[in-house]
Amino acid sequence: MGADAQIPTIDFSAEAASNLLSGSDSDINLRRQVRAALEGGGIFFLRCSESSTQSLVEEMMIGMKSLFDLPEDVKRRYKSTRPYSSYKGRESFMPLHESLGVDDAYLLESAQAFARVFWPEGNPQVSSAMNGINKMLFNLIYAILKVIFESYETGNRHESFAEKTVTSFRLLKYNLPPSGEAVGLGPHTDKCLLTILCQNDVQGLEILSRDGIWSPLVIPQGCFVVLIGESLQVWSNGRMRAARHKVMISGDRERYSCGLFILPKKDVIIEVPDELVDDDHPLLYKPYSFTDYLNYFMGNPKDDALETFAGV
Ligand SMILES: O=C(O)CCC(=O)C(=O)O
Ligand SMILES: [Fe+2]
Repeated sequence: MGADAQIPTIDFSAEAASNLLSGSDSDINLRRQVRAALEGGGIFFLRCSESSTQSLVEEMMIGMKSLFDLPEDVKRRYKSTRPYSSYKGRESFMPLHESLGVDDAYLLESAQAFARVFWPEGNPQVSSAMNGINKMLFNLIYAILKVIFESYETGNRHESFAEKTVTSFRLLKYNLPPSGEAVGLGPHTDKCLLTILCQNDVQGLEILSRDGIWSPLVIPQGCFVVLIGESLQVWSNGRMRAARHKVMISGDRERYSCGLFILPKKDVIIEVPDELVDDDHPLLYKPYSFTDYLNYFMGNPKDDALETFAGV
């Protein structure tokens, strides 16, 4: 295990996000910072110090505890047609990990329908915590997506691209290992375009540097973690790189985390725009359907799946 990773921190706010989404252009300095971070390690901390933002995270952590405290058979009722989203818990290959995912929970009806699976009469506390945090994360992450497109001067593509996406909100709990340190979630790169994560104050996320060293992250209070996924790695013709990460668990307190993933809609074609191919950046990836790649990956869950499937 290496030293703590040095991750750039970028200041942002819910207000800045909503200004960007209602049409203002991003500041050149913000564009540079986001792009440098994502072309560097593929990750940054997004610092949002507004108290309203932090309250939404705290409410969600309380909601997650009440959900994951439910009996196993109740949690197993939750099934989703989206890959990796049905309830998973205490699988033999990942015994500490529990997770599930829900689509478009920034819509109140989706959050309420989700809560009714576990509490048939509804659970307004959980559904409103989930809806509140989803609206906030949705604004932050789509604003960052806009900044990315603007930083490559492909800003006008942002709107048409954003329409081709859905959001999946994942809720995760890591139970305690019997002793010492153990893997909570194995090494992987996210397949999506972009991920934003938050957690309770139990650390555990680790990142693999380009020179092959795993380092634990110390996520500062009031910060979200933003990670680039493989779909934007491809779109950027390899300029941005999806960072491999994992979760290690130790100590005596359980870790809860949740995150919003921007995913291409079913059958959307991921391809490198012409303006991102030049003599210095020859085309690295063939166009492909996101659904086909996910199906391929589920049958071949290897580290080099993206290169094998889509590499030129
Ligand atoms: O729990 C975390 O902080 C990381 C979760 C994660 O990497 C994932 O769900 O893809
Ligand atoms: Fe991940």
